[in-house]
Amino acid sequence: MNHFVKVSWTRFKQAFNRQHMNFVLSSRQYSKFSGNFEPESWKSMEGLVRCSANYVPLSPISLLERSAKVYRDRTSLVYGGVKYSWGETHQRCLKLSSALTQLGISRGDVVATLAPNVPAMYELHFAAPMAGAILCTLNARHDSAMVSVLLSHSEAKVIFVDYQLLEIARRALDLLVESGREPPILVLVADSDSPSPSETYEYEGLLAMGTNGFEIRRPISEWDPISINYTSGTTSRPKGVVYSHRGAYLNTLATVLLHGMGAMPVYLWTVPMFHCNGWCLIWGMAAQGGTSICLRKVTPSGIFDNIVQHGVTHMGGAPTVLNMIVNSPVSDQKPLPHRVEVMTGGSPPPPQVLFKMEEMGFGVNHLYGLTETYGPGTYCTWKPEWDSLPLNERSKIKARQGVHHLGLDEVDIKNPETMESVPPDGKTIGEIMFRGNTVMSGYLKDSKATEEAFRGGWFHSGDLAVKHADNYIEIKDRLKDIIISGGENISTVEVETVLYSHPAVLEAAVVARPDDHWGQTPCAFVKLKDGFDVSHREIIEFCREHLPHYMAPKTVIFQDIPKTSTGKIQKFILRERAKALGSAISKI
Ligand SMILES: Nc1ncnc2c1ncn2[C@@H]1O[C@H](COP(=O)(O)OP(=O)(O)OP(=O)(O)O)[C@@H](O)[C@H]1O
Repeated sequence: MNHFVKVSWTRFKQAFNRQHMNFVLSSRQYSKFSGNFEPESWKSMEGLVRCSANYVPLSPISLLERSAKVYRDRTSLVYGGVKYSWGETHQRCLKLSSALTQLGISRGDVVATLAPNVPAMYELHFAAPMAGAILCTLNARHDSAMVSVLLSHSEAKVIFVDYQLLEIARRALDLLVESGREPPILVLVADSDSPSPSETYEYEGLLAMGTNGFEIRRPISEWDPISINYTSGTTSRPKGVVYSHRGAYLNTLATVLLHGMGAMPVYLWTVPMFHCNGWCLIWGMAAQGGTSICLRKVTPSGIFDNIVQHGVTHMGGAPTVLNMIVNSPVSDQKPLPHRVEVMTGGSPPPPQVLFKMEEMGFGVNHLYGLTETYGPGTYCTWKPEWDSLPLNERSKIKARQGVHHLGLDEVDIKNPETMESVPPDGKTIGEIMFRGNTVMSGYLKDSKATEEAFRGGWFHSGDLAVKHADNYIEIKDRLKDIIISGGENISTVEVETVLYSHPAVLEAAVVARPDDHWGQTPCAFVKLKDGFDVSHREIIEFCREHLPHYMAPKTVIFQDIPKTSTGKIQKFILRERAKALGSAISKI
């Protein structure tokens, strides 16, 4: 049984204030210290000099420049009939950068996008920073109202819009004008099947305006911002997370390593590029001279076809993408030509889904992170001694969130009130906290939220987990999702894992339902697989066989489960639905 850290919000707040004071104090001490640190240490070692020969601000831009030389004639990107080499990609990005400056983009300006995984998205990840700009990739599933809010918040000067999202963008710009704000310049990203462009600016036309030999505006400091990524908005309003050139460079290298990518991988883009800059792998493909296979839409048949056609070696995706693959009709599936490495993360992967993917011949690896950690932060590093375990045991181990990657200094599970580490007993629950060079610079225009996130000198994730004896962490819940029933804490992830092991269950999500007697009880939302018919009672009985009674759902609702475009279940919607049921029927 779990021993949760008791988090009372009043005590939590008091602890926060104390830690905040410590934070302010320690940051003052630090700046005093760091102000003196460099000259003193340098003075004592004669002959050292920091100059362009030995110090260059870290930036993903250098990865493209290297690929253009090392892999010049190798394929960088394929999208339907479109194919570029690394030499061409480099030239196109340079021209696009030049064109951006002709549009009036200056250093520090924000360039936004609203597009799926098409070549323009790839190129803008280099072209915008090369023009000294900050890239802001908006979620392609946002509606006009949200797009206009985020454009206004980020103060974007230009927005690149895919032709299929043009109406949403136009309406968003109208909303900006109606609220008295200056709208950004709209650049249309057309496609082979789009109607003739009616906008003033169109992507290929703009790119053609660029001049060869454009001089890149390199970051002055590696701390300069490279991108703004808005969070998924799973628990609250999206927050604008700022990445630096340095953090992006380091996370790119760490992510390439944890994907086990050698030179020239072939990567299928099933992770949205707008999410944490494609988990930093857009830059990662340049690091390794890889080939990006771009897909406008992710479908099981599209995945299998592209794997076979292009010899895909790696891909990634939220557990929902994996679930879609394992439950796809046999007619959509194709035998894999070789083991395809899949990196999954974004929400807890049910062990059963990992199990089935491996049975199909995929090599699945598991990462965990947040927008605030540039996407991947931890990784379930696999150990050879686990190879001989039965597949279901292996899947359970693989479902753990693992250990921090080498871009970070530390990940720990701490009691947020005392900031003490929880014991590595696999039972005591605390909050996951990070520190290191691949933690965000801060939330744009929200210093209060930034300070709160960094209180005590650690980044607070809002996720609850345990630490095992081998230091591997395992998520139990989000702070906002945990259910407290009769004083006992219930991990919704544990209940969902049991639900996913039922043969009829396609998707499951558990939230709290108000209960007169227990305070809260688990309410399960379940989507059944086609052709299955089971009753509420059967699902509840199944859970009772595999869990302590108090953890088994008291309510089961069969219906579709709402998700964000990054594949996360929108529990706040389900919580509202559970609340709307009232507590009367909960005593089954
Ligand atoms: N491998 C994983 N296992 C379990 N949960 C995961 C995993 N990877 C990511 N997550 C969940 O996703 C969260 C990070 O999501 P993201 O940064 O995309 O935005 P969000 O937190 O969903 O949005 P918002 O902060 O706006 O509510 C983590 O805090 C965690 O709860």
